[in-house]
Amino acid sequence: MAKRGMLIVLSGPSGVGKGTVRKALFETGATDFSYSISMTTRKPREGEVNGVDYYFVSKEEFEENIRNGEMLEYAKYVDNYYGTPLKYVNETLDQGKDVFLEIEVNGAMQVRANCPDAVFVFLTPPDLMELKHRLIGRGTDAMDVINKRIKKAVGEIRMMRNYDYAVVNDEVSKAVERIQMIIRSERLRVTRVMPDYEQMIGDE
Ligand SMILES: Nc1nc2c(ncn2[C@@H]2O[C@H](COP(=O)(O)OP(=O)(O)O)[C@@H](O)[C@H]2O)c(=O)[nH]1
Ligand SMILES: Nc1ncnc2c1ncn2[C@@H]1O[C@H](COP(=O)(O)OP(=O)(O)O)[C@@H](O)[C@H]1O
Repeated sequence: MAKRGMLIVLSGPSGVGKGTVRKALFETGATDFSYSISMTTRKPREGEVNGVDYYFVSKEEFEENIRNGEMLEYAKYVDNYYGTPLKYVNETLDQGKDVFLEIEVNGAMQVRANCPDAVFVFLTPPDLMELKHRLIGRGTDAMDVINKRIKKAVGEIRMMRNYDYAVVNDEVSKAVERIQMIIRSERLRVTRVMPDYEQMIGDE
């Protein structure tokens, strides 16, 4: 059986640049992570595509998925549900491929409880003013939504202590390099490579 893949979880406040950094990371071609597309009840923003950015569903559909045990984790964030479909993650990890989740902090803590050997990375802004500038600059949210997201950001940054790594997103290319460094070093963990050696040396 193939060795199970590695699960990487990236969180960080809204507007810090998670999507930007994740896309840049995937574009380097140096990683062969599979991105788990989340499900949400949020309405698509301009340019967002169903099945690419998110699976956009109704509240009823989302709640049915929860009831049927089909979510690895889920959370309510600024009036909408967001969650990770379990099947894709399990099947991909079982094939020995690594999976990348980009999710908020409450969901990440559910993953931490269920998948203890996942790697948890928190993307931080250089400061809160810069975070607000990025949310305004992105131009996708109304000012009241931006203010709700900033308010939430403070509590989210406090949750950083529950993560394995903190990466500052000052410059996108630097943040990408830092994440690549984390991934390279995580691949060398003894607990990850031990199954290979167990095959080599056999059971005692
Ligand atoms: N728990 C959880 N959070 C998610 C998931 N997908 C996205 N999120 C988070 O939900 C929050 C809001 O996402 P979104 O509305 O796309 O805003 P954005 O992050 O500002 O682009 C962000 O912190 C996302 O990382 C998911 O599957 N589960
Ligand atoms: N390192 C950075 N420096 C300046 N602007 C950035 C940086 N990273 C992201 N941005 C910009 O900040 C805004 C929010 O980024 P986005 O990736 O949508 O954040 P998130 O997915 O965390 O909500 C976007 O307009 C993006 O272009």
